[in-house]
Amino acid sequence: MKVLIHQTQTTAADCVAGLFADRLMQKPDTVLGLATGGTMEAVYKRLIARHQNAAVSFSKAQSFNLDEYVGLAPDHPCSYWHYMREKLFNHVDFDSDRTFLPHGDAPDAEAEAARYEAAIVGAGDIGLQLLGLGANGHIGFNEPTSSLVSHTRIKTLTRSTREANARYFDAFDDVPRLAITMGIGTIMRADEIVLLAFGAGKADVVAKMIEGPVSAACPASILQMHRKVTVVLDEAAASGLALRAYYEEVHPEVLDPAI
Ligand SMILES: N[C@@H]1[C@@H](O)[C@H](O)[C@@H](COP(=O)(O)O)O[C@@H]1O
Repeated sequence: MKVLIHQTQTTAADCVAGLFADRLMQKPDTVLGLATGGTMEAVYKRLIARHQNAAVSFSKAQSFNLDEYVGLAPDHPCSYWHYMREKLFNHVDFDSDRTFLPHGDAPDAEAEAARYEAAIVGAGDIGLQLLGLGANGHIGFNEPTSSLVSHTRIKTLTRSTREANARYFDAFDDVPRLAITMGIGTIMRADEIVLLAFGAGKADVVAKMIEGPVSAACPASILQMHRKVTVVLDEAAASGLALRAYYEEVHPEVLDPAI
């Protein structure tokens, strides 16, 4: 696991956008695994800027998002479909037939989860997977105690996750109780994974993920078992790491100043 500690959220998000741009340059038809959440907004802003500078194109790529709330149709303003259109898809050159999320309003959510898993397998699995980190250690919506080899399925959201995401809804009771999420096994099949976490609120869980035991109690800790993971942090998110002297400190002056 490569751990990069940036002085600021800006340079951390730039770094992640740069990893995506590099991958798309090398392999324009990469299958991207995409994530939602507040942290990712900074990455998508920078990818849009790079696209506007003709520094990255998504025209040959395809994407699969990690998750979607059960019960929310793609046009619901709190759906992850809506988030992705607003934050990324409407602003770059993805082929709209090649950007996928689970359908939260499918009549049979279990069948939809199985269909989504099969679609990911059919695409040859994820080439580069972007991940955020839940304050309870979840990746996607794989809440603590999730099977570490799970496939795409329905998960019940914990109260703490629903509280954390309530800011996007009118009221806490509007936050769905269930989600369709790629499984941990699905995520672990990705060729390469980049996880981004910001802020002191994530410091404890970042330390558990990187330095704690591999355990379903902190689903993100399974990333210790993946052969190619880069964890990108700002100073605050890195502040709980006991071994932080061993991790790479990244200074803005070494970043590409061109973009
Ligand atoms: N399902 C998403 C996760 O994929 C994301 O990692 C998490 C963190 O969100 P934030 O970046 O807002 O802290 O939010 C949601 O729960």
